[in-house]
Amino acid sequence: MNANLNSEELNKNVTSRSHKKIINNHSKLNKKPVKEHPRRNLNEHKGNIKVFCRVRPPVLSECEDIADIRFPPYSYGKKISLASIKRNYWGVERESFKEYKFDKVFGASATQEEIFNNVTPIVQSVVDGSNGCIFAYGQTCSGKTYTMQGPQDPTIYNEGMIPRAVRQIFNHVNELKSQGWEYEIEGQFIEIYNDNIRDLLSEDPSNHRGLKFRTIHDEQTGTTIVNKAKTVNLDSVATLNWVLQMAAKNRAVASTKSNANSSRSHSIFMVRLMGTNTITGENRIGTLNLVDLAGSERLSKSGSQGDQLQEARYINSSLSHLKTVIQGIKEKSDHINFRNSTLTWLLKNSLRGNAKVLMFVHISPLESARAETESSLEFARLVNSA
Ligand SMILES: Nc1ncnc2c1ncn2[C@@H]1O[C@H](COP(=O)(O)OP(=O)(O)OP(=O)(O)O)[C@@H](O)[C@H]1O
Repeated sequence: MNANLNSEELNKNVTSRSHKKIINNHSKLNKKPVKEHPRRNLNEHKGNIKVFCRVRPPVLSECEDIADIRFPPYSYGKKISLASIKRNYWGVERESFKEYKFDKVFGASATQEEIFNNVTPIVQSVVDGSNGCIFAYGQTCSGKTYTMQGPQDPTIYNEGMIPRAVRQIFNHVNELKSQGWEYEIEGQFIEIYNDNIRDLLSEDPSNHRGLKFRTIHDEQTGTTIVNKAKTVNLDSVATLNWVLQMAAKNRAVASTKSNANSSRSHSIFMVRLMGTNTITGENRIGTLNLVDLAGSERLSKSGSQGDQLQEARYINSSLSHLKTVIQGIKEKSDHINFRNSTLTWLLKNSLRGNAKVLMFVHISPLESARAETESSLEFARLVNSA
């Protein structure tokens, strides 16, 4: 990973034409004072990090063991309670509850549309010139990919947050045309596997050997680019569909005990928007990062060995760095070490300052997943309460 570069250095390092274009746009912008969007200042001192919890319904195969589908007994509004049976000193069993409070809790019946309706303000603010980051966190098989991308063969009803977010951006950008706004929208889709970046849009990922992907930050505009990773001009729904299919094909998966299609990498879809108002000359630059984190499996449960043990260690360490960084941001700490992991370094500009951050903690409905559920809720509680 390299340090921050100025625009001239950026140009030297940038290879693709669209990357050059974005950097040149930034250089032009740097000469003109960027007009702060009023919403930026308004939100500066409000809590910009929110945590939502989503409980997934049982899938068909899990319904065979109905006794296992016990959790969650109580989830409502902003609270979720984990019930457990405890034996007191005299051996008498009593039910006790552990309660967790988040900004919102979605039960198993929540639809994809309902979930998306709660993230539209972040998407909107990116079009208005802020950075935003939405994370899907949880143990393997808890529904992270379902939330972000939808099921394997999605319909218009159950498609995930990524296609919905990009379509909202398209619609909003279209509406703004009448006010003189012209936008360029581009995307990169990468994954972080064992702390290394891979390009999910590459036609031939086996060619990655020897390619050194680097994260390049432009501090003045708050933009981050992954050098050498393919950049797509997001100009139509057809391009978006191609991006999603390509990324799904390339994403590293390995089977674990918990989930035969478990993702062992963090995937990040970065959507960058550059808007110019042809009437007022105003500029807006914003990035939306949609992050599907790798499963937060405990090493003992996942039955990991060899390479998979190594993967699990990288996953746990990057998640732990993410938690530390978010805590630092919430506590307004003077020194936050974003460089400790590739994940936090890449997302630096979309986590701090007036960027809006939302974490969805995902919960399985299975009693047998209770320990993982508790550990996910504890992680989310720490992120929420920092
Ligand atoms: N809200 C939901 N409604 C219906 N089915 C769901 C929902 N959430 C998840 N599922 C289903 O549960 C299964 C596991 O979900 P998913 O693959 O999204 O988990 P994951 O957390 O991304 O797992 P991993 O980290 O191992 O990749 C899938 O079959 C998915 O279709």
